[in-house]
Formats: sequence, C-alpha cells, structure tokens
Amino acid sequence: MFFKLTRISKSFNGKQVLNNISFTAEKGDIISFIGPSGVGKTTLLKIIAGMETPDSGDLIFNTEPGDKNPAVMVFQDFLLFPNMTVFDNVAFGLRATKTGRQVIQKKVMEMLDCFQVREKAGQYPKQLSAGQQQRVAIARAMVINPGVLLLDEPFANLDKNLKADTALFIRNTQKQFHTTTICVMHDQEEAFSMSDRIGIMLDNRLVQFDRVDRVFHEPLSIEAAAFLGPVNRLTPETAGKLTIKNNGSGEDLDFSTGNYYFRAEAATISSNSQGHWTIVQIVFLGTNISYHLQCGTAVFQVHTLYNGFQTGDRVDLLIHRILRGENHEKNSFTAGDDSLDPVLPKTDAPTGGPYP
Ligand SMILES: Nc1ncnc2c1ncn2[C@@H]1O[C@H](COP(=O)(O)OP(=O)(O)OP(=O)(O)O)[C@@H](O)[C@H]1O
Repeated sequence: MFFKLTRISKSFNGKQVLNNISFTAEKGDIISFIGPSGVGKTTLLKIIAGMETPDSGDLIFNTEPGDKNPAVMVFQDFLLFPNMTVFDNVAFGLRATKTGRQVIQKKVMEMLDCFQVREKAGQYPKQLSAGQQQRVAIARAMVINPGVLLLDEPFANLDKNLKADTALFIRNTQKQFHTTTICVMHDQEEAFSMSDRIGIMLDNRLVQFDRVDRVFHEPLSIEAAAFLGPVNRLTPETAGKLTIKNNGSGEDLDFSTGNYYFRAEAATISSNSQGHWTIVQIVFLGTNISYHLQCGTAVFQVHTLYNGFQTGDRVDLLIHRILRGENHEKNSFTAGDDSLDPVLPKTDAPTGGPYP
C-alpha cells in the first residue's frame, strides 16, 4: 500500500459531494477517476493533495508527503508563468528549495529531454503548442520528485489526436519514474489507455474501482456499464426475440429481474426478412455505425462496422456476451475498505474480449 483512503466524505454548504470513498493506491500506480461533471472528482484530488480537509474518513500515507516527496497537483489550465521561459518555469520549484545552480541546470535539462521539449527551453509558453505546454506543466511538477502526482483533467485543452499521444506519453514517463499518479478526467478512452486502474464515480460515490479491463468487462452495476457506453437491458419479451451466444454456465437466466443487459458492441445483426427486429435509425459514429433496432416497444442500440443495412430492414440479433448487475444503489461498493468485501461482479459470460 502506498496510500489509502477510507470512507472519505465531504460536503460543501450542506450538499454532499463525496460519499464514503475508499480505495488503495500502490506505489507507481496510475489511477484515473472518471465520472460526470460535479461528482466530486476534483475535490477528491484536492483532499489527496492536502488542499481540502474531509469531513470524515482517513487518508493514510505509507510515507507521508513532505518537502522531499510532495504531493503535487497539476491543474486543468496548468498555469505556466507566461513571463518566464520554459526553462525558468520548470526550474521554479527547485529554486524555491534553494537548490544549487548546477544541479538545477542538470535536473531541468534532463526533465526537458524526457518530456521532449529541450529545444523549447528558451521560449515562452505562448510560443508552444497546447500539447507542449501540457508536457512542460507535468515536467515542472516532476522535477521536484513528487511522492504523488495529481493531474486534474490533463487532456482538457488538447485535440483528439494529441490526447491519445499525451496519454501514452504520460503513461510511459510515469512508469519510467515510478511515480504514483492520480488523475481525474472526462476522457474515457485516454483514461483506459493511460491507467492501471480506474474508478467510476457516479452520484458522488465510487461505484467501481478496479483494473481497467475488469472495469470494462465486468461492470458492477448497469449504471457503471452505461457510463462507458450504451447498454441494452433485457426483459423476458426481448430476450425471447434474439439469440444468446457464449452464455457461460448455461444456467437459466431470469430476465424478469431486469438485471441482465448487453453492451452495444456485444451484438451483431444479420439480414432476415422475417426477423423480429427492424432498423429504425442509423447513426454514423466514424469507425462504427450505431443501429437502433426496434421490436415492439423496445429499442436497442448495436454498434458494428458498416454493413450496408438500411432503415426499415428486418434483422436478427445475436448477443455475444451478457452482463449481469444490479442497480448500484443496492450494489454498494467500497474498494480498499478491509472491513467490507467488495461486491464481486456477476457476469455469466467468460471474461475478456474481443467480441467476434
Ligand atoms: N470550495 C468549494 N466550495 C463550495 N462548493 C464547492 C467547492 N469546491 C467544489 N464545490 C462543489 O462541489 C461539487 C463537486 O465539485 P468538483 O469540482 O469536485 O466536481 P468534478 O467532478 O471535478 O466536476 P468537473 O468534472 O465539472 O470538474 C460541485 O457542485 C462544486 O460546485
């Protein structure tokens, strides 16, 4: 354990913004918290940074952050000093600790090398691209050897391609330095590509905290699954109008519980003029097409590669992988809390993709 939060709660003006948050971070972990706006992600980061005090709960560090290993937070707008060169921006924290000139020169240039902005050392922030500014901001934090690096929306100001590159870059550099890194963000793709573990925050609670693959493939609740993309809830009526493959144990599934569902990507459709399902809408998503299929009053979304279907076509629906999860209100999850067993996911299908 590197540090551990146990049952952290926080309210502002009587409104709860964090409800009983618990998790454990290991040394060198890259952890991202994702969730809708206002669920308390930045507040959580500030509590870890020591900038906010929780109303209740404990934050326990294995090695308490101090001058030699501070908890450093890089904010969304990363606030480089506009009137200082890149070199001086990165050197700022070291100068504040009265480090010698030669040591500063060496450490800063090493960091600029590592973050691939050495040739920008003499330039000012406004002469850099958004991605380069972001890298300088992280270099400025890293040069003072943080015990824990806290990144608030690190991709907020970057375009899509730059987000993907920066996510990989942050992952590789953080693994090289073995710096425990906690991020909060809206960008799911980047969270998945960058992190070892992900926490999903909904309604001011941590509803799932696990390895990236498990968060995606074994959601603990339909709400956690739905946060990552469209899901379709099965009823006895709809389940009778489609084919289910890879149903794992072969146990009878009680669709009347409403606890079974599938992701939009976990199904394929095939042409059948007598099929139960009619394509009622087609939405272009880029690589994939989102087909909206109707049967009676039910409308499901299926994401597949373009395969020439038109609105009004009748089709059959094949589900490759069914998920099971209760409403997260019932499915209370407190990761890292030794006094409680985390609720284990209950999938019926074998774990792991890819979907055929
Ligand atoms: N210092 C404060 N005083 C009063 N209310 C605050 C304070 N800080 C945050 N809040 C409120 O707490 C709630 C959670 O804010 P927070 O910034 O933690 O959410 P978030 O999940 O990071 O949102 P976003 O994704 O939009 O940045 C918001 O309603 C916000 O207005």
